[in-house]
Amino acid sequence: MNDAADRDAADTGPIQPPAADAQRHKELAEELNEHRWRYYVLDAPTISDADYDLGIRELNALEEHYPSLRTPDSPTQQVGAPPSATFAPVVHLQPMTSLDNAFEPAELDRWAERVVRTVGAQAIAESGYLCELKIDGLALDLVYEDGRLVRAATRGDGHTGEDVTANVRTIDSIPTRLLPGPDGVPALLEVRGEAFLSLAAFRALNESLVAAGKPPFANPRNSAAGSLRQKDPKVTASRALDFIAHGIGAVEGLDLPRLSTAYEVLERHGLPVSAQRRVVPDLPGVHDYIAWAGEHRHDFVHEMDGVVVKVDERRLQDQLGYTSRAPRWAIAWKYPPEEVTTKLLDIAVNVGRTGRVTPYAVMQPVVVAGSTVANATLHNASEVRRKGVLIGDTVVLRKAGDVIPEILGPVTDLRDGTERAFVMPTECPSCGTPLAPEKEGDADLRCPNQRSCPAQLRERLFALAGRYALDIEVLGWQAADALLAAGLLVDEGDLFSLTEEKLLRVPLFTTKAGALSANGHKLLANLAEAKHRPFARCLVALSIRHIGKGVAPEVASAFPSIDALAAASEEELAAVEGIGPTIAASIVAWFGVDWHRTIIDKWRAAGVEMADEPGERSDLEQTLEGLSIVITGSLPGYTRDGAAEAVTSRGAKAASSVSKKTDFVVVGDSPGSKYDKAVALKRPILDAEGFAVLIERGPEAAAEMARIEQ
Ligand SMILES: NC(=O)c1ccc[n+]([C@@H]2O[C@H](COP(=O)([O-])OP(=O)(O)OC[C@H]3O[C@@H](n4cnc5c(N)ncnc54)[C@H](O)[C@@H]3O)[C@@H](O)[C@H]2O)c1
Ligand SMILES: [Zn+2]
Repeated sequence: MNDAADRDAADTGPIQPPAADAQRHKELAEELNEHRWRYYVLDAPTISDADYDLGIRELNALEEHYPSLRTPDSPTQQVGAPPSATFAPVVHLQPMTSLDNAFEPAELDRWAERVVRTVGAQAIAESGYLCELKIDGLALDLVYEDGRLVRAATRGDGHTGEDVTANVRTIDSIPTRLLPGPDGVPALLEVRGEAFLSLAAFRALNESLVAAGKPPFANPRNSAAGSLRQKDPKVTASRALDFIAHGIGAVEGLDLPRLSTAYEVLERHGLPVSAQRRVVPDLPGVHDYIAWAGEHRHDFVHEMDGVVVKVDERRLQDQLGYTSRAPRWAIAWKYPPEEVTTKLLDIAVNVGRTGRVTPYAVMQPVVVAGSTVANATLHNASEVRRKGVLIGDTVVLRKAGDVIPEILGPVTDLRDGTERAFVMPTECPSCGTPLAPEKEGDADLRCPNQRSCPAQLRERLFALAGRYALDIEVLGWQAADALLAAGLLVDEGDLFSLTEEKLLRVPLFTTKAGALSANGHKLLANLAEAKHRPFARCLVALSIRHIGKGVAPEVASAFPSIDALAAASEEELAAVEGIGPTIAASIVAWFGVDWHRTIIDKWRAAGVEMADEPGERSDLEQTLEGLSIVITGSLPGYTRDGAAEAVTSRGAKAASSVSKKTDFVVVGDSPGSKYDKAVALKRPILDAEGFAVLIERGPEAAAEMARIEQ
């Protein structure tokens, strides 16, 4: 159908949609109605809100094009669903509506333009916009007569809700009697708000449901709805439901000119309101609030899926009025979805560097919070059981911003009986060795073949080649796999005895003509260089538990060679500042393993230095010799390691904790608890500028810039 035909038709009466569009509309409407019923009545949706919203958008687009499709029973025109027969019906004193949504800044701006057009710029400037968090729970209507809670109802279809008074009486934060204000209590007060479960309470509830053999809820919203809409109020009472008021309906005996001040009145009467509400003067203020709330999206006790923007003055609200399903004086800004559903194709296991075997989900790739996700860790076998997921399930996947993706639980209503439970393997998938917990009672299983298990060795090789260890550029995952597949390494001890002849047995390192490839040459060159790295880096390369790039320089400065370190007793090690008993024990245990010592022997034979020669450590003048310096926070122009290296290369020790012996505490941006300790112990503190002086002109000049905080 072309546009010209469209316009012609518009002149002659309502456009009749082509059969294909009408059919699509009908099917989509039926499908969405089914989802509404699952969501609002059963509290058990089978698609994500994001997918539902997409469907509604498509339906809306069709109806905009062909208004004759927009009948009152279309899902786009409905609020919620009729009350379920489990509860007595309650007709609301005033209708409870839904909210229109904005997913793009332009949609929000269009809404505001319309508001201004209707009531005038001056009126809006005087009113301002009330911004609130959009709490992801379910709407509740509370009616107080002469200060007593006489009825509580769900939204239902907006006109008739479900009587849940007995259940609501079990929610601690909802007063059954209002606190009297200076004028006593109002004759009538209808309060709207959101009942919700915190994310923590949601997880705890799901765990207990799974433990009791019952299906878990898909998300906190459904768990709140499911907990409230119970036949037996005792069940509701056992759930940690909370409530925040976000609106008012019928009122007698109170003058409430603004919604923002109405909240203050509610608060004085003992009703919980949100501390995050804010009145902003104009639209830029609204955008600022949205940005702020987006940044703090995960810092609130409840889930929130957006921001609700309301015209604050109630007089203007009345002037703007309502559509069939939502107020014109409010709009909901929705953030991109962080929860989606996808198929759990398999649960595989991964063997880590220390042999820990972790199950992880293999999923149908899906976009969530801006990135495509196909895998998510499941931690261990008991975690898989706790989540109640089966292979083949449709699962709810959550990825909150930068946070690691997590499976929340299964959509049990979509099971068809072909799903199967995950069985933790009893043998290492990489080397076939029987798995065992390290200690009795550990939830994790490990592969005990630490030395030669290809999975573990591959992880160690990768770590060893890292930037903070031996820095062997060519040795990535692919190269490590190729070397292991060729059987060239029993363990990392064999790394430095790789020769051209040996590498010619690895397809990855040979050319078609059978010569050593450029990469092969580079690997040999990298290895030759790596033999002369500072001892601290060798230490990181050995994969000794607890010895990472942070503590290795301290260990190396106290014991500057592998022989000195091997000879040190646990007591001697523990006595060194910054090492402590755990690290000391870990070092001694490492040297106690035969094949670890063999690594050292093999490396030594191949010419790996594993020692810092005194004086040879640095060409720089040792201006900071003997000082102990703690660096906390980030310093402009330096990486964390770079700052430490700037002091160690000049002879100082970069200590990890502040003590009375600390000479300087260098404090950069966002310092940690070390700063507090420096203050408590009255140690000299240097800022970034002072640090520059310390490096360039030495400790005496820096001392003049240091401050000691009282
Ligand atoms: N997954 C599914 O199958 C399915 C089916 C139907 C609906 N849904 C989802 O339900 C939502 C639509 O439901 P809706 O009609 O309840 O609309 P809505 O959730 O988008 O907005 C209206 C509701 O927001 C709540 N709210 C929270 N904080 C508020 C505040 N500060 N001020 C005012 N109101 C606040 C109110 O309870 C109000 O009823 C959509 O997100 C949709 O995806 C999902
Ligand atoms: Zn193994």
